[in-house]
Amino acid sequence: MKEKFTTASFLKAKAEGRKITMLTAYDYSTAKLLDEAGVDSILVGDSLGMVMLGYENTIKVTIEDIIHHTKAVSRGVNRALIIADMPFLSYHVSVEDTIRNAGRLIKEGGAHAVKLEGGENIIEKVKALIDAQIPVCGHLGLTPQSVNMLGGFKVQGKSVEKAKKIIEDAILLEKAGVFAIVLEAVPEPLAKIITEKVSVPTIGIGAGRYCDGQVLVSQDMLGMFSDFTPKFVKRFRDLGKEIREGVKEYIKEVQEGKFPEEKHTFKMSQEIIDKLKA
Ligand SMILES: Nc1nc(=O)c2c([nH]1)NC[C@@H]1CN(c3ccc(C(=O)N[C@@H](CCC(=O)O)C(=O)O)cc3)CN21
Ligand SMILES: CC(C)C(=O)C(=O)O
Ligand SMILES: [Mg+2]
Repeated sequence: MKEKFTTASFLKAKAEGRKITMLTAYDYSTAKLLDEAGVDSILVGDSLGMVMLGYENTIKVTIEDIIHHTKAVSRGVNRALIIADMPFLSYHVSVEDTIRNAGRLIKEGGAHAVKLEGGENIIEKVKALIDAQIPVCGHLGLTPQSVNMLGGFKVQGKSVEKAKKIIEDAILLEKAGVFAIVLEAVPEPLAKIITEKVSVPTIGIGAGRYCDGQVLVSQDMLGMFSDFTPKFVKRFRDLGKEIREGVKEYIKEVQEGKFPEEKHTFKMSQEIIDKLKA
């Protein structure tokens, strides 16, 4: 068995110039496949609101939703570090609330760490979590839980002021002691500056080539989700097509009486059959 990937492994990977790989999973079977394939970290993202539950955005996702899916994921994982997203309003009300909610993701869900969206605005909560011995991953740039303030899922940090703010937030998170920072949908040069400036690894999604690691939503990169496809997604497989074709074949074979075959059936002795018929 390969050694477990820990929060210390994140920092070590950056120091040694090895790229960190992260993907999302929301269920046992998928998490097991990703872990077996060797991904370093699995994110139980609040993107499950879109991908698993069919919502338009992540706003309605609850702490119960994330706990439910994190429990399933943690049963399937052996090596990867499991990060659970704290959903909207689970860390905005108070420090007490934040620690209790994060604690549930760790104790009930089985996550190793939590991820929160924001910088200066939530820094007090980030510090309190780390004081409570809960590892924290930051998330800057496009923070989807702010969709109603941002007015949509748009690239962030394009002006000098906005870019500076993101750099400052990254430094605040680093000082607070996060073990990694997700950078979502920011210009590649900004992500490069941040990656060179902070000692903690940056994990990019739509943040270009110079981040210390990359993350994508698994269903996006495997072609299983198509309600929207951000520019930063690369389709490594088209499993959506595979699934549709497989299901069509099943329908056809059942309708035509080709499935099931004898090898898919269970036998019974002739003596019992005769008694049943009598
Ligand atoms: N399936 C899925 N994949 C994701 O990457 C993802 C989620 N869900 N849910 C939560 C957030 C939302 N995300 C999104 C959603 C849409 C775009 C998008 O359409 N972006 C436009 C750019 C728009 C602009 O800047 O003007 C694009 O063309 O990429 C980006 C990120 C990323 N996250
Ligand atoms: C896209 C990643 C970074 C995320 O936060 C999620 O999947 O919810
Ligand atoms: Mg998220």
